[in-house]
Amino acid sequence: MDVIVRPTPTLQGEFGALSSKNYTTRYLLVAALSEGVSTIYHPAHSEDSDAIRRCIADLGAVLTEDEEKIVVQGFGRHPRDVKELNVGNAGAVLRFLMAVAALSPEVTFVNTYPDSLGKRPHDDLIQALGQLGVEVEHNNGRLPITIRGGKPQGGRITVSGAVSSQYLSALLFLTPLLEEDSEIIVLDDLKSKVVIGQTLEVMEQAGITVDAADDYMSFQVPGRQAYAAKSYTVQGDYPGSAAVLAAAAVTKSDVTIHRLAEKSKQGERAIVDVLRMMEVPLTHENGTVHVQGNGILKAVEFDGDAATDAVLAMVAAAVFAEGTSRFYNVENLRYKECDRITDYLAELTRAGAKVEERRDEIIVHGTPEGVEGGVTINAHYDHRVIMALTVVGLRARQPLRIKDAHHVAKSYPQYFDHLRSLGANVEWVE
Ligand SMILES: O=C(O)C1=C[C@@H](OP(=O)(O)O)[C@@H](O)[C@H](O)C1
Ligand SMILES: C=C(OP(=O)(O)O)C(=O)O
Repeated sequence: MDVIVRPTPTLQGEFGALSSKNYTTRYLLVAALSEGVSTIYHPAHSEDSDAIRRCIADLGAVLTEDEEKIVVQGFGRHPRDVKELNVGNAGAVLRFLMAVAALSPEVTFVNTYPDSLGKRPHDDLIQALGQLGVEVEHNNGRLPITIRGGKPQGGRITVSGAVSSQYLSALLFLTPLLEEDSEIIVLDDLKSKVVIGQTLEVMEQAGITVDAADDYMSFQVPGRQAYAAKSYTVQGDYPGSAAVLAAAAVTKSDVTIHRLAEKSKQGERAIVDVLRMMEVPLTHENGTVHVQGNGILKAVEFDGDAATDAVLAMVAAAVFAEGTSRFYNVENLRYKECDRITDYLAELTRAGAKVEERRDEIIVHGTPEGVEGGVTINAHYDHRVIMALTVVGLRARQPLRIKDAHHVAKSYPQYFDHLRSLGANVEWVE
């Protein structure tokens, strides 16, 4: 399915933010790793959350759901012996479950998105799992991947954080269940460092002890721990909401999104600060963001690694700013659902934006007068490209057609419904 985005000068309305993708993944995971019954209120409903639900059920968790919650009977440190798992296009789910699979005799992760997740690297995690005594068969660091585990050992584990924080999160989730204590040392850099704060927060809520260095470059994890069964409530999602807030910022708007906690550990809450730096009129109080856009934005410079999954939305806003914006320290955007620098900038250019790429930077020469539009956009299987190009389309002179926009459902299936409820001129077409 494609979407046609037509010029939309004004947006108005309010709704509650979708539920956080990252917290939904983590709560479902720690619930599965517990031996008791946990309850997760307001989980996200999306392709990625379906993927983890399906896989933990395959591994032996029992899930029951109603409108507001999921109840999970976990499998603890004894996942069921399953031959194959299909994580769809969900990177975090794959990496976390590769670690869980170390507790199983043999699991193969299949490759159902050869042009998206199938291209993403997992070498650093594969290397670290090898140090635990786990045998991993792989296709040059990519899917399909077979993990032969059984009895992984703890001890000293090194892992590179230069490509993704998800490898480290995966090891953090696994190591408390091992017989021995572990010491995890992060080599090179640690990208998306703030996301590790979400991992540690959820582990602590599940009763797990981890001694983390302040810079998150080393961890002491006592072994023989058990995840407690608990009740969890999923907070609102900043990365998805960032696109709606960017849409409000580039139009004349009166848009309110509830359920966005000021004190969240989601780095993407920086969308609020970045829009403020761009001089967009907004307030953020009591978990509610209220944007009263006037269509005027100023350029910014921003370290994108602090808000990885909101950078594309920030860039879309910067397309209409006065002056040149620079988003730096963003190289790991290249290892996502697509290459979010080269592929994204190619689509922005096609839409008429003036952008430049560096190895680890995105430069945007703002065009407050708008962009031409009138072209068909390739979504590159990437929900965040789809959301961001929609923002650009609202202020293009001619409509944008976004091909295969249904991939938005990876994280935010109701994105176009939410935008339409604000008055956006967006339409699904075959
Ligand atoms: O741990 C997680 O849930 C995630 C970590 C981040 O990935 P990287 O660490 O690869 O940047 C983020 O982009 C992704 O959407 C979710
Ligand atoms: C990169 C993302 O997800 P994942 O790595 O979990 O596929 C994302 O949600 O933007």
